[in-house]
Amino acid sequence: AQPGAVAPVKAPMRNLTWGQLNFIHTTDTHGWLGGHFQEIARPQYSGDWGDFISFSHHMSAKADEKGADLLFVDTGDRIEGNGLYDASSPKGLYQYDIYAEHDVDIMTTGNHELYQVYSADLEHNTTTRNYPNNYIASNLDYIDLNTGDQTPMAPRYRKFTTKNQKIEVLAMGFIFDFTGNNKNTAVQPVRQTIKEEWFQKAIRERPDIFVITGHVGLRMEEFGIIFTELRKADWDTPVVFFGGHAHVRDARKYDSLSIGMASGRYMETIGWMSVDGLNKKNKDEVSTQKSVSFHRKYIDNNLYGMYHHTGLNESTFPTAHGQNVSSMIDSARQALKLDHKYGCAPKNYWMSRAKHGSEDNLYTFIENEVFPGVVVNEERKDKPRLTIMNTGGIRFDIFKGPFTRDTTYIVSPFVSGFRYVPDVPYKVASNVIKLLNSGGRILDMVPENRFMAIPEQMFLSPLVSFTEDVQDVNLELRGEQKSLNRLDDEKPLIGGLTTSDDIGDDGDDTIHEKLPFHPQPNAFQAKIAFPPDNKDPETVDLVFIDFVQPWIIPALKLSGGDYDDKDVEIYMEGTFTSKLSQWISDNWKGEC
Ligand SMILES: Nc1ccn([C@@H]2O[C@H](COP(=O)(O)O)[C@@H](O)[C@H]2O)c(=O)n1
Repeated sequence: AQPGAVAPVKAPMRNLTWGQLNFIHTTDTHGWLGGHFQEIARPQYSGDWGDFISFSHHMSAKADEKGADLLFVDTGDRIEGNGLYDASSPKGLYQYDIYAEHDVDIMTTGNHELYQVYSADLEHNTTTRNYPNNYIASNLDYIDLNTGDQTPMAPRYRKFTTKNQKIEVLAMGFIFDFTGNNKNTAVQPVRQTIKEEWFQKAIRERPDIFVITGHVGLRMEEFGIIFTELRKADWDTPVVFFGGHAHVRDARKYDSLSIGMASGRYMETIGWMSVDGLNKKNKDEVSTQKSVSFHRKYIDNNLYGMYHHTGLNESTFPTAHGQNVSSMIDSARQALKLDHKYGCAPKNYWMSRAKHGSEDNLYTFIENEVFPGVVVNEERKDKPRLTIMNTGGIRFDIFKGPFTRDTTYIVSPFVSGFRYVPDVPYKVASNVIKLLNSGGRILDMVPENRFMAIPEQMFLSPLVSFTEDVQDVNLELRGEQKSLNRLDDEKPLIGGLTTSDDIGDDGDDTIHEKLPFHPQPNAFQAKIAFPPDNKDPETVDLVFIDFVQPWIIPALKLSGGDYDDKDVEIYMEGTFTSKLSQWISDNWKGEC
């Protein structure tokens, strides 16, 4: 763990089940290779990439001892979301080398690798080269902007035989039907990919197991489309899907021989999947087992759990390699001055643990405090303005205490700036936020409204429930209090991730107290420089974060405003990220 990391708390644990073929899955790590080592309220996610490397080493040795196999899978979004990636110039200066210390057997791309030309180039020049036999790009091409050449980012699929059990694996790696990628990549919609000759050939290869990985939420349609097509060609080969993107722990049953799992976000979760009863086809050592069983677990990323699952302890667990990687992270953090303090947060501000509109809600805080302080164009400062941002642009809670350079990128990693449409009739402008927050989509050619929201809410499992509308007093104490359904002499549970998936409620390796989860709107809005008499202004400047422009123009049109992209101008220089750290420096000057 990183120096000064919060110690994980002893907690009731569930054990892992091993099978012939086992997997460790990471996804949506978003640069959190240092782990959540400063998060006092949730100490159960404080392991770092070095601990994970030690853990991986011991689990591989265990697999060898058992004569079983263990494969490592990563399903993308390795970048954007933490100072370790975002604070360097250029971005990712330290990230790629630290990440590459881990051996991955099957790797795919996420949407975050593709938003910028620069990061897609790095994926092509660096990550695919770090993992030449493991990176798979079933529906993604790279475009060389100098020559115009379009080639697969990596092989479309990969077939290999495992070390111990000699199981033949056919692996693919997808990204969801993403349209926000930059000009140096091309994403092929999954419905087209399944018609490709290579795909039709691959699904007829009769391996012992298909491993379909992808930066795809399990409740999105892409895996379902792939599965249906695969089953048309092969009705009985087991299939395991590994997904991501939605930032949740989840598992889905496709049929009795198939399962999918997703393993959360931000290095909070290490996914575990074991498969047993595999029938090795056309080989001498034919297994006679007839039914396949799957076991999934969501491992909290901390040393207490890693010791538990490996049977090791503080002195026997760390490997020299793991310790070296922890030092690489520490050195990078020092070089990037990630602990540099901009100010002291006077209290906690929550994305989903508090209702929108309440004083503990982070979006409400930005609306009421930050936007009025930073959204100013000197030449138009007296003009009333509405300022709109999408909730998905804010990535993490703010905790009471130091607000550092790292916190800035953790809360707001993106390089989005402010644009505006000047002098919009108030009647038209004030309708926009209502349309952005309505269900469905504004227009057919515009992405669905929910793509503005936080990933955790974009494709909800029917099993997820929101917190009932009760008074949220002492939110920060929740999880430190005793759960009502536990016996009096038992220790209180610590607050953390609790999962209900298609398999049941026993997926989390650590038993936690459930934390509140309130639905948030797709976008939020601040009214700035409005007339003091509460009268509606005639016209306003409609200011918005550039990410939401594809929704703003159609919403204006639908509200009766005849605007198009040519009417949009830069409102002011600077990104929301830079404005946020400036506001914190100016306003949170206390000691902590
Ligand atoms: N420049 C950006 C990029 C993304 N977002 C938000 O993030 C969502 C995607 O998050 P994942 O980590 O699941 O890929 C996206 O839908 C937006 O809400 C953003 O605001 N600005």
